[in-house]
Amino acid sequence: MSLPDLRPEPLTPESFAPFGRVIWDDPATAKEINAGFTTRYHALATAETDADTVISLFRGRPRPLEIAMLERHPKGSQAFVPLGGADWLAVVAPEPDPAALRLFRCRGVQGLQYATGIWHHPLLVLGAEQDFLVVDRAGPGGNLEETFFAPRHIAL
Ligand SMILES: NC(=O)N[C@@H](O)C(=O)O
Ligand code: NI
Repeated sequence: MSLPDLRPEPLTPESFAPFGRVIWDDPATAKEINAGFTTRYHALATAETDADTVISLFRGRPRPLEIAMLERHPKGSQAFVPLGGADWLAVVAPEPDPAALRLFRCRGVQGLQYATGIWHHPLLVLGAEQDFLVVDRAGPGGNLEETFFAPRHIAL
C-alpha cells in the first residue's frame, strides 16, 4: 500500500517542539541593545555538540520533491537559517518510518535547529538556489546515520 503525498504544515515553535527549535524574531526573547539601534532575539537555540561547533554556509539548490531517505546526527544538533528570504521545506520524523514523516513549510524569515539525533531530510530548497547559515558539529568519529525507503511525494 502506497503512502499518501506529504502535505506541508506551517512551521511554528509549538508544532516543531518535538524535533527542535524555531529560529525566529520571537518577541519573548527581544532585548534592545546597541543604544536602541539593534534588537537582540536572545538564545533562540543552543547548539549541542560533543566537539567543535562550526558555522558554515550551505548553498542549496532545488531538488526533486520526493522523500526517499532520512538522516540524523547522533553527536550534535544542526541549525539552518535561510539568508535569501525565500520559503523552504523541512522534513522530520520521530522515528525512521516513512509513515511518520512530517513536512513543514518554513517561511524565509524562519530558521530552525534539529535537536541532536532527530531524523530529518537534508536541506530542501524551493524555487531557486538559496544560501543558508548552518551551525553544527565538526569533530572526530561519525555523526551521520541514514535510512532509505520508497519515495514519498510532496504535494505543495
Ligand atoms: N551533509 C550535511 O552536512 N547536510 C545535512 O546534514 C543536512 O541536513 O542538510
Ligand atoms: Ni543533517
